[in-house]
Amino acid sequence: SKDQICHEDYQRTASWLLSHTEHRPKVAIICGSGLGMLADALKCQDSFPYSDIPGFPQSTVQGHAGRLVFGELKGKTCVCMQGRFHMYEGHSLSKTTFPVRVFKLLGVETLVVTNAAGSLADSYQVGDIMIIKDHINVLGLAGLNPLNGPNDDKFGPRFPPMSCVYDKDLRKMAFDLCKSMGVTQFVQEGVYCMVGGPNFETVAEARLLHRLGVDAVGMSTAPEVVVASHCGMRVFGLSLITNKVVKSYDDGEPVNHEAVLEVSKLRSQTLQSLVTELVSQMDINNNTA
Ligand SMILES: Nc1nc2ncn(CCNC(CO)CO)c2c(=O)[nH]1
Repeated sequence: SKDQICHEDYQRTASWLLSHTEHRPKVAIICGSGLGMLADALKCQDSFPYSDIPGFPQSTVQGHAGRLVFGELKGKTCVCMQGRFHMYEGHSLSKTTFPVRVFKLLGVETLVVTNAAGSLADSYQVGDIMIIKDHINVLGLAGLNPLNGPNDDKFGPRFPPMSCVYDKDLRKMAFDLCKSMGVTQFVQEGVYCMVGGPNFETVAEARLLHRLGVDAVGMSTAPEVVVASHCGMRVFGLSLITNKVVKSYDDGEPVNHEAVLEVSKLRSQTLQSLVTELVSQMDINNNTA
């Protein structure tokens, strides 16, 4: 069917990119809402609006620029998505995760995924950075999975394991970095849950997720991580806590997207330093942390 993406589609986009930049990235970074400034740290940039890239979907969300930026972070070649795709924009899940497989064809071995999220854990504060330890993919549990359909054996197995996705060594490295940066007072490690959106959760839904042990909730990330893990990439993820999820019926004012973007500015420097240092410490070649 028209939205069934075939291997040639990924190859066509990868070939276009390989012929438009000399950069050969080993690390891909996906910037979440308002976190596009991570791309500004890249040196010797080659950047392309998504609209120029054949086969790329278009970004439609405020705070998601819609540019693919190649460059160097402390000597490590990276490709950075300034703006990601969400299912709630109307993209199929295979479209939202299309860039991940293209990155694989470019030679990327590690995916760093970031997002803005609401916190359910009571101890979390707005402005915290949560290192993602694991995720609950509510959509996947209900059968909405980017891997649905015929398996592309060139990328990975029909039934991929998903029990050790968020690389332990990278999480430890990130935590040690936070210690050396003196920012552990607002660094957490927890479970991220992806819901479909675009509405924010009801109080009953928030309470359900809290009961399920979810620490932070968002509308992205899980599909990209499933596809990255399927094709053998190492994955590191972090959530910027932009608001506390409303869990009671007599709570303050409801959450809004503008407030989400506001908080991103608060932590942009710390996030940029953390991701930059983490990438520079990764031993890219033989895939060891
Ligand atoms: N309660 C709640 N708070 C949140 N803050 C950020 N996000 C991530 C979703 N971000 C959307 C809207 O800002 C844009 O992709 C959420 C969420 O999904 N739920």
